[in-house]
Amino acid sequence: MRIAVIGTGYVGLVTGTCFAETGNYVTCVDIDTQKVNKLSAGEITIFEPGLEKLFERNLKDGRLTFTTDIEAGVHDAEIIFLALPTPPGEDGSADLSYVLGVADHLGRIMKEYKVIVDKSTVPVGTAAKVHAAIAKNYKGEFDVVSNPEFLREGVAVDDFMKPDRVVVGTNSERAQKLMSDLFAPYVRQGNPVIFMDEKSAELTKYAANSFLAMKISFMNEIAQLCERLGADVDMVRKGIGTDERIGKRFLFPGIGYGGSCFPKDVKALAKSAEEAEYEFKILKAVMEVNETQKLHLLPKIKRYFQGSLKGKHIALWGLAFKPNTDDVREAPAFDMIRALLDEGATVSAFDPEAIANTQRQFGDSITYANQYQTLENADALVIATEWNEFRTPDFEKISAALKNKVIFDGRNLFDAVTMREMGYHYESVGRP
Ligand SMILES: NC(=O)c1ccc[n+]([C@@H]2O[C@H](COP(=O)([O-])OP(=O)(O)OC[C@H]3O[C@@H](n4cnc5c(N)ncnc54)[C@H](O)[C@@H]3O)[C@@H](O)[C@H]2O)c1
Ligand SMILES: O=c1ccn([C@@H]2O[C@H](COP(=O)(O)OP(=O)(O)O[C@H]3O[C@H](CO)[C@@H](O)[C@H](O)[C@H]3O)[C@@H](O)[C@H]2O)c(=O)[nH]1
Repeated sequence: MRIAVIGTGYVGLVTGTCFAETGNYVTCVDIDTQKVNKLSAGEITIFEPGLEKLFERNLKDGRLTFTTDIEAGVHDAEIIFLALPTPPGEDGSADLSYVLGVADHLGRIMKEYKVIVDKSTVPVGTAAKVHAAIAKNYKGEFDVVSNPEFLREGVAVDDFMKPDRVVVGTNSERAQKLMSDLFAPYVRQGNPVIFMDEKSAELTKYAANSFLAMKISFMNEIAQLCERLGADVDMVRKGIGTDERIGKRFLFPGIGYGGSCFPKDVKALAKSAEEAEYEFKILKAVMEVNETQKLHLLPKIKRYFQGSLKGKHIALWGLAFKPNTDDVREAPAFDMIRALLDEGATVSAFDPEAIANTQRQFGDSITYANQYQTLENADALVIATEWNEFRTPDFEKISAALKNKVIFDGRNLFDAVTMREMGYHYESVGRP
């Protein structure tokens, strides 16, 4: 099939590359000339495990091309995916200007039947708005389909190639047939394509992200309670996770959820509910708990340093909002950095992939070094992201570099008893 993907960010590049991998001819369109030039020259623009190999192969084989020219990009495409940003507007609702702007443009250039697919995360009713924006100028036949994306950064290729499910919202038989054919290779791997109406598909995406965010906030509250009652959240997590109705995944407490999706999508769903005159009480609590949790370690650090961090040097491991990505959007580590600087501390930071993106935001207000150099003469180490290389570090190097053997662990990487035996002052989340 011939496919166009408009918006070549995390979702667009993964989507385009993975569709090319199953034999389709894909043109990715973006307004960012620099990005398109790099991609056309074979230089990948995001860090995503496993993507580069597929990207290079499909680029070389001519199934994957990049352009800034939307008209050239879509003219022979049967299906056009919109993988455009939907950032939060000032009131928390999803900003649809990118999606509707492109839809308007498509209406001016379309000449034959096409399926336009909303892959961006968009509120209920957006498919109808996209339809209207196109129909303003294009009077021929076309369909707008909702196909929300559930991939996670860091495992995006696997999630895309072997999805738990594919959700497709459409009432058009013609569009359903095309989408069915497109996703056939994935269905053959045993994963269902669930067809439904557009509105339900749009809401499914927000419900999924909000439910997962709720699981995390719930566990973060259980962790708070554990600290007060002397219980161990790891035990409680295992104790409840083995119940299949609850499930083992997404029960890890820490310093809150971040990323480009959960924070904005929970906010947008709460706003949608408000607009529908329904007060979604749980979502408000999910957001409130997350805000508090992001700074959960701060009082512990201050208490250890007798109330003041003035002049203290804090080393920070982990800047990306989660491991295996260079994405720092809404990273809890950033809230931690801001709080530490506000308290008068200096910060030196390390992340395996996200230093360049952090520098763009914090510049010289913090310093950057490699994993162990960053600890030199630091008063304490704070861990904000659970990268694998932090899981079994060289503790001798850590203790040699740090001024004091003090670790505040926002991701519960180490065993508290072992740490105490090694002579560390070690504090984590929800554990004695
Ligand atoms: N990042 C994720 O893990 C993820 C997963 C599922 C769904 N989503 C959703 O997918 C959508 C895209 O997210 P993302 O993380 O890929 O965003 P992104 O910011 O990484 O990428 C968006 C791309 O669109 C381009 N763009 C902006 N305006 C354009 C225009 N007029 N024409 C062509 N290109 C244009 C930008 O230059 C950028 O390259 C959002 O709605 C997001 O909520 C994201
Ligand atoms: O038990 C857990 C699991 C995750 N997190 C945090 O939650 C955030 C999000 O993690 P994750 O969901 O793995 O990453 P994303 O790439 O943001 O993926 C989410 O957001 C995407 C964009 O909508 C969806 O497509 C995915 O299905 C959804 O998992 C990160 O800050 C994690 O540290 C926890 O604190 N505890």
